[in-house]
Amino acid sequence: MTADFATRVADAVARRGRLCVGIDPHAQLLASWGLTDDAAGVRAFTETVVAAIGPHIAVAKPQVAFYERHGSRGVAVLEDALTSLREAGVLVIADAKRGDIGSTMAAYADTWLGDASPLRADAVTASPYLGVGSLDPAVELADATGRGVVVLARTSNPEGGGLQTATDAAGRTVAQSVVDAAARHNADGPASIGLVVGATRDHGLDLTGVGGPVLAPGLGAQGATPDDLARVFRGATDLLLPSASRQVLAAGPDGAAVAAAAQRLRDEVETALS
Ligand SMILES: O=C(O)c1cc(=O)[nH]c(=O)n1[C@@H]1O[C@H](COP(=O)(O)O)[C@@H](O)[C@H]1O
Repeated sequence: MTADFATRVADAVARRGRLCVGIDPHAQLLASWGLTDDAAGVRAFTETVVAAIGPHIAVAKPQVAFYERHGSRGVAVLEDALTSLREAGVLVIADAKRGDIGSTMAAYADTWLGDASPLRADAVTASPYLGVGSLDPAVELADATGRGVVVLARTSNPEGGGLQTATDAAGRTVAQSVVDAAARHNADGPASIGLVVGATRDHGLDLTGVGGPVLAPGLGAQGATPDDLARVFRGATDLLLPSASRQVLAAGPDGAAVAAAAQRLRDEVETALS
């Protein structure tokens, strides 16, 4: 039987540490690497990053938007990167932030989590704001394939607060209700739901029973430091995946420098959480 997503993340993290490196080929980064802002530039950038992190890092998170903005040739770069990362033993969270009514969600799920899809990853990020239940088709496919759905709970951006910290009659925040739904699912079946909780602030969530990975973006460019993690996540750090994109990527264009930056940050995270 296939191991569930939480088990696969735990194995990868035990071997390579908790850091997740985001692969975000921003126009500004391409320029600073001396690359063109087109599919060829994105390909050179991506191939350098994949080769640099492939032997050292447990989890990578390509940001799908930066590939889609170059059309089919950009998506082809992403497809090739997914294959290379898989071959290198890196778990991949496709950062696509999908979310739609159930029947459409099933098609998104096939794309990112289906065994036969050229764009299959190990997990996809998803927005629960059409209702956590609208994500069921993706969760069911993840359950069946050992893959994951990483659901936005409390995001790192300043605009998320109004919606995510709104409370119900019992005083529970929207973000906590997403956490609780994930915890219920992971306790009952394969632990295939992860959460996104930004590392940039005190989130005020009870994450103790989640039973799945917690992706924590915001390290580096958005201001969070490795030392912030222990305080912000108060002990819920076993399956924490602190994530940084620009802080690592800015070390390029030299692949060895990207590899060194990723390993340095990975080790700083492990030291801070040990
Ligand atoms: O799902 C995400 O990864 C995500 C959630 C969130 O709350 N905040 C957030 O910044 N992200 C993503 O994490 C990456 C942040 O990159 P850096 O700020 O450069 O490390 C981007 O790809 C964002 O889309």
